[in-house]
Amino acid sequence: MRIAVSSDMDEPIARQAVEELRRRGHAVEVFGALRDGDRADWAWSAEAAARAVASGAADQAVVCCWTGAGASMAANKVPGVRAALCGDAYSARGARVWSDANALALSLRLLSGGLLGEILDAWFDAAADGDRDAQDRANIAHLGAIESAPSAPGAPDAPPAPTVKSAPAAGPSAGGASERS
Ligand SMILES: O=C(CO)[C@H](O)[C@H](O)COP(=O)(O)O
Repeated sequence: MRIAVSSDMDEPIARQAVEELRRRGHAVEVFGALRDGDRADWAWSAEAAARAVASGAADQAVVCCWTGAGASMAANKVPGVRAALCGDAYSARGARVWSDANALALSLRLLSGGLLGEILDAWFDAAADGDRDAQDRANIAHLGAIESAPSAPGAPDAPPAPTVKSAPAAGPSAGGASERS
């Protein structure tokens, strides 16, 4: 896969993310503090990586900043990009399966090498449409509707009677089967 990776800080863990992705066979293009001459700030660096996804130059992005919050916000401003800030493997898998995320936002502050590996395993091992149900698909489609009609909340694609889902069962099981009913 072609992965655009950005960071606003040239931190060892950000470099480790790049190396880990390459080790897994991905073609990585770096942005921000990871590339000479790029503007490093989180809004700019994450935007650059997200635009690579939106343009088709990259399949997915990994956007990093100290908290991961700013990078995820910037990436999500780019139409067509669905960035998810994930601090654990369970969230990473859910973001891919249930929300069809195409950008992984990471907190440089929270990441260790071990956690990074777990999150990347879950992200890339998750079947793209795993146990995604009709309501998930409606939600994902609605993200596109929000982008194209931001002033018309809920219309016209909202399902008529959304079902209230129960909360997922507690527990980690990042790479395992769905815990959601
Ligand atoms: O986590 C972040 C944004 O969500 C940034 O990495 C953090 O705020 C540091 O950025 P700056 O050096 O520009 O203040």
